[in-house]
Amino acid sequence: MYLLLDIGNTREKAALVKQGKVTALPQLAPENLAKLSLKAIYYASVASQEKVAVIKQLLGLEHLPWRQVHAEARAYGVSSIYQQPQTLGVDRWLAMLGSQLLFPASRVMIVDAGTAVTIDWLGEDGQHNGGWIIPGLKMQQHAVVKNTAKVFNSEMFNGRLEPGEDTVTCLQNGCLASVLGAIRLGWQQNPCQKLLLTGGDSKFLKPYLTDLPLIVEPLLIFHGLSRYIDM
Ligand SMILES: Nc1ncnc2c1ncn2[C@@H]1O[C@H](COP(=O)(O)OP(=O)(O)O)[C@@H](O)[C@H]1O
Ligand SMILES: CC(C)(COP(=O)(O)O)[C@@H](O)C(=O)NCCC(=O)O
Ligand SMILES: [K+]
Repeated sequence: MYLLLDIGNTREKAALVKQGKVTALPQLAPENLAKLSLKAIYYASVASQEKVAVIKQLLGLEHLPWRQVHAEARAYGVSSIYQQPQTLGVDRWLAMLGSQLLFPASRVMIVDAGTAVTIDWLGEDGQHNGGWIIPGLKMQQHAVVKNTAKVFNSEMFNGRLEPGEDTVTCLQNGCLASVLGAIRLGWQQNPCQKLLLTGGDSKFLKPYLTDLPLIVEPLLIFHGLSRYIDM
């Protein structure tokens, strides 16, 4: 069995791979991991090296091989459009590999709604056709609160698309509209066979995208990461 880690800017996500099958591991606790017969850890990180070092130490798995995966120019049927492929976020790279694995020969628009929202287009030939990086739902709200005197927010996110009638609903609804607006503009400019949605904020976006050929795939990055097993 293998442990997969996706270390993002907000939090780290984990999955297990057993006989080629990828399953989510919601609780990333040392006491749970100790019971598993792990062969190696495959990980991808867009966070700082310090954060990675802390995680490595916390998990108590230092006796096992740790294999870090990086974005590449070309692998597993996907070709990066970046002139400097290693500067593409590895989470974006792996989401494209995951898409290529799950939906081969499909033109897809991939939305990863995390700390930042990323949108990437992948051609049916596996060519990355570029993308967008947008401040995420939480980051947008934080940015407004931080840079103004009178805008405040509540802990609970309850964004909807109707016009707000108080500060919190104006802020939350506006930020939701901004992310959904970008997704819809992206789709309008470059419609695809499928819209793949992943990332921690997927649940807030999903209800507003049901008219599109939407597939929510929480494990998309892990499917991409799983391709590197035994690399
Ligand atoms: N348990 C959680 N902890 C933190 N954020 C969460 C959690 N569950 C959902 N979220 C939401 O997910 C977003 C982060 O998405 P995620 O895909 O984990 O980001 P990243 O890959 O950048 O770390 C946050 O903005 C938050 O709204
Ligand atoms: C854009 C990102 C910050 C998204 O990361 P996340 O919000 O999922 O933590 C990450 O993919 C990244 O650091 N990318 C490097 C720059 C690039 O992709 O061009
Ligand atoms: K991510």
